[in-house]
Amino acid sequence: MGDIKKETTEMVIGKQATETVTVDKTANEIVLENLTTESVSVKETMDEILSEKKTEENVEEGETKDAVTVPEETAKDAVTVPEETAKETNKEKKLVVVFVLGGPGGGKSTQCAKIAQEVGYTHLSSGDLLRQTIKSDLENGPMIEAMIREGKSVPPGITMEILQKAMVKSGNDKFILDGFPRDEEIRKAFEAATKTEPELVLFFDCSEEERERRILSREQGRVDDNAESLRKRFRYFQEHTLPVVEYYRARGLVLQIDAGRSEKDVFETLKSILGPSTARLVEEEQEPNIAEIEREISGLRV
Ligand SMILES: Nc1ncnc2c1ncn2[C@@H]1O[C@H](COP(=O)(O)OP(=O)(O)OP(=O)(O)O)[C@@H](O)[C@H]1O
Ligand SMILES: O=c1ccn([C@@H]2O[C@H](COP(=O)(O)O)[C@@H](O)[C@H]2O)c(=O)[nH]1
Repeated sequence: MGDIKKETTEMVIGKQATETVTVDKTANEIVLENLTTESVSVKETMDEILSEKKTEENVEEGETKDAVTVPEETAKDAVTVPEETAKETNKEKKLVVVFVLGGPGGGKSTQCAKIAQEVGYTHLSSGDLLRQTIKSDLENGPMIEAMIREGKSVPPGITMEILQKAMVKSGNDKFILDGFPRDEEIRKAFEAATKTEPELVLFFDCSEEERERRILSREQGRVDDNAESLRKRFRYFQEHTLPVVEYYRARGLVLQIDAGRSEKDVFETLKSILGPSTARLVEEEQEPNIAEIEREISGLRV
């Protein structure tokens, strides 16, 4: 993507037009500003990780060191990659991410799991990955559990490593990242490590009362689904996650979803946003046209 395309439109998704959200879309190859990884130990780039995956795959497929040894005289030819193939390889590696943010209990995971399947993205929830890590990582598990119970953020270095490993393991290059990035520190760490800005940021807008009702009737045995943890999580969302939404809103990347509606209605809206037309635009490496998306979903407004 070369030139930055800019398009502004007023839109509200799935809600009567009492509020408007200004969508100001820019190309995703934006110079990243003020990035710092000083406090975070993460892999340098996603490419570095993807090439690690390639090595792992070769080993998994049973290739031995001998099997890949190339005689010295043919080695030069063997590693020559035709220009077109090189371009294809780079293209394959293009990472596409959609962030899904919103207050606890707004229905992000419910929707992300369904829509990801529909559009061929891999759905990863950093919260779910951390909960799985509690069981598998004897060293960090107790600390992660304590942070979750308190509604605090697990150190970004740990979360980034877990997330990046899951991304590589998926073998996909298109991701819906649910509940991520939950604060400015990890947003900067992610962008620095992957050199990627999200294609879109979906913001699930739902009242606190409705979210509390949903969480207190969610029966998944989570250590943080209780009144005391809830207060802390709601406050963390207000103080640390909303600034991330505002950061991306200022960059024209946020689409706001009325998540207070039924599961079915929210899903219909998501299909309109991430369905075939958006997938086509991503395939063609074009900017998603926010005006076009708005036209497609206009019939869905309540
Ligand atoms: N549109 C909806 N209407 C009513 N209940 C819903 C809706 N969407 C999800 N739920 C229910 O609300 C609860 C919370 O949903 P979900 O876990 O998807 O939220 P979340 O935003 O991922 O929460 P968290 O950020 O706490 O992980 C679940 O029990 C889910 O079944
Ligand atoms: O990137 C992340 C995501 C989550 N956490 C911690 O996990 C809980 C639960 O997260 P959900 O997104 O609601 O599943 C969250 O309150 C944090 O304590 C995190 O640290 N970093």
